[in-house]
Amino acid sequence: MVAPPDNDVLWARSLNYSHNGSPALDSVSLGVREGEILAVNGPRGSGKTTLLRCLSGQLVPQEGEVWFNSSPVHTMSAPLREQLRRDRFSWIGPEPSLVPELNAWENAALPLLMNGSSHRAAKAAAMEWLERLDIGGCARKRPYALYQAQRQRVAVARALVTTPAVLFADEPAAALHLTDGAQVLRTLTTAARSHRITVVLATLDEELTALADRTVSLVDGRRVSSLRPSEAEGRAACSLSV
Ligand SMILES: Nc1ncnc2c1ncn2[C@@H]1O[C@H](COP(=O)(O)OP(=O)(O)OP(=O)(O)O)[C@@H](O)[C@H]1O
Repeated sequence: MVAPPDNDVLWARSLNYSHNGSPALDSVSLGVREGEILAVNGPRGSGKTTLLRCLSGQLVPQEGEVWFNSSPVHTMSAPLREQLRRDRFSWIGPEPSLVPELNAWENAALPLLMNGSSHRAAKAAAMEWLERLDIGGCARKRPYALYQAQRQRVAVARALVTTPAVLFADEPAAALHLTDGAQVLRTLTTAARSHRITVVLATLDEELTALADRTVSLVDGRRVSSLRPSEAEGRAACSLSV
């Protein structure tokens, strides 16, 4: 095994992954620099989610290496990968998936409460993020009483509250109206930049890739230098359907 370059917080080499024999990643290599916002784009089914799940230690690639700083994630035991995900990484998916019995601030504070932070400190941190995301006024509301865009902001607050080293955002605006989605993404990227949080953002939307420092494109599980017009058209059609 060869250790990754020093300036990459996350580094992957020749990743191959198949879901039950169906190939999703084919020899994908990439590096993510500390504090960078990296967009991963590509048409539907191109392997974006699978790549983020391999990089974040949720999936172990069948071939290839994933390194976080100087730690090889691909050879870690399942409990160590779980600890890494809990302590250093955060994840935002297309749907907010909040705990229905908890209100907005309790949902946002959850990772801190589970890590043993005091109730007072966890609440203060959660409230600060909810305010920054313009939903401080909803802090006592439960998820059912919030709009989808507000729920997704709570999920963003929950992902930022631990100030992770790397935030993985898998199409976080997919379930939102275009304006809401762009606003949530802008707030997320601004917050990440101010706290030097590295972001790996999977998105179908070209406008959202403009918020990133750099873009990596996938087609059929392989890295390509850029998307051809037909692939970009496919992506635009997909954007309209969400
Ligand atoms: N759990 C699974 N079981 C079987 N095949 C899967 C599974 N997850 C993904 N795939 C397949 O792997 C390929 C890559 O899927 P992936 O979800 O990583 O792509 P994606 O670019 O994130 O797509 P989307 O934009 O639709 O989310 C696709 O062909 C998909 O059908």
